[in-house]
Amino acid sequence: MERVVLITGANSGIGLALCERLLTEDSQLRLCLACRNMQRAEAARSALLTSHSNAHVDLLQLDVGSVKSVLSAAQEVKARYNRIDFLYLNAGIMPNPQLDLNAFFKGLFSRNVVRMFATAEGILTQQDRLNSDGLQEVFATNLFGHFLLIRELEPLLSRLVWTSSSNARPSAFSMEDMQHREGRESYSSSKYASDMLSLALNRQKNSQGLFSSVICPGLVMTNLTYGILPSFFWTLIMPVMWLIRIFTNTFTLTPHNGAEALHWLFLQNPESLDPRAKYHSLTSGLGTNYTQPRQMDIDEGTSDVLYSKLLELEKEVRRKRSEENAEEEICAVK
Ligand SMILES: NC(=O)C1=CN([C@@H]2O[C@H](COP(=O)(O)OP(=O)(O)OC[C@H]3O[C@@H](n4cnc5c(N)ncnc54)[C@H](OP(=O)(O)O)[C@@H]3O)[C@@H](O)[C@H]2O)C=CC1
Ligand SMILES: CC(C)CCC[C@@H](C)[C@H]1CC[C@H]2C3=CC[C@H]4[C@H](C)C(=O)CC[C@]4(C)[C@H]3CC[C@]12C
Repeated sequence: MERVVLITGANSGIGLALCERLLTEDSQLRLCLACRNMQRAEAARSALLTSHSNAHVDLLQLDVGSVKSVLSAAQEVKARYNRIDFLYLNAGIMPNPQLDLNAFFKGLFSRNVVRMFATAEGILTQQDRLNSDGLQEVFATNLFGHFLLIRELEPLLSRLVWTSSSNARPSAFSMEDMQHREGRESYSSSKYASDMLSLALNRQKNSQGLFSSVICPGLVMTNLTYGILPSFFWTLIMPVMWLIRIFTNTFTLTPHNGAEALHWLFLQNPESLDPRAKYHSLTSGLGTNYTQPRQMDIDEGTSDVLYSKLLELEKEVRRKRSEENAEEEICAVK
């Protein structure tokens, strides 16, 4: 039977590499690339068809950071497919990243150096902003848009896989400020929230046959990471990055390597997976890829609270959306 796999943020980086890997694994697959920019989506589709000429690759317009776009994309998915075997929640942003060089050089000579390179803890901040729905952009894109998509497609779904990060930290997240309006670590906060949401979804939905997992791709050179430093700087330090890679298995570096855990999960029986584990893509010094589960620092009660708060916010945005629809209809009649 043809399996249907929908991937958000599939037009570049880890998402695109995952598409390549899944088509190599199963040429009968129906892939749906959910992307906000259709030109980039078309380019990705052409690249996939160059290496897999008989592949079934569909495109779906989806801006996961916009409530209106998520709701209309979900309608389109329901019209097109009877079921989605895997939904990869991969799209993500890290806007206006700032590297604290002072903290970085201090970290270089501390006991935490390996941890710093694996998680960027204490050296990376972002500047977030409000989007047109009145939500914080990073929260809306990395977490809430995906949550709304899951809620819309729930009857069609059986497996969810989140591209989280080892940058996810409990101390960056606050339940009183789940959108991270106050702080400067919106990326870390949104990724920790996705870890919690995955656990909560497992607690609420496993009995109905829906399973959720989270992965960390390691440090991968993609548009997201290239945005952190000026491009000449990356060119300069690239040899150093490849050297560090020999000693640090989290430096997966290529999107193909980074997609290892996403691909591995595709091959696993969901009942055999640990809902409290984050599955890490790792690459050995000799270049061998493997997946390793690591326990997440997460409390079940807190993740249930987050789930309830997201349901409340969902109600609110749906109410706002229907008011806007009504206004648009009135304007159209006039
Ligand atoms: N690179 C790394 O080292 C790490 C990455 N990650 C995570 O991996 C995931 C993939 O990122 P990566 O491949 O690195 O980076 P890329 O920037 O290459 O990929 C991000 C993808 O998400 C898409 N996207 C962003 N915003 C939206 C939106 N509003 N609606 C729909 N699609 C959107 C982008 O589309 P567009 O081309 O239109 O911008 C792009 O296809 C992210 O969730 C990231 O947080 C986690 C840990 C480490
Ligand atoms: C000044 C240079 C000599 C070296 C600068 C290196 C930094 C730019 C990078 C060091 C650690 C990197 C990161 C670690 C974790 C990633 C995380 C898992 C993620 O989700 C996104 C990217 C990372 C934050 C990444 C970003 C670059 C570093 C900070």
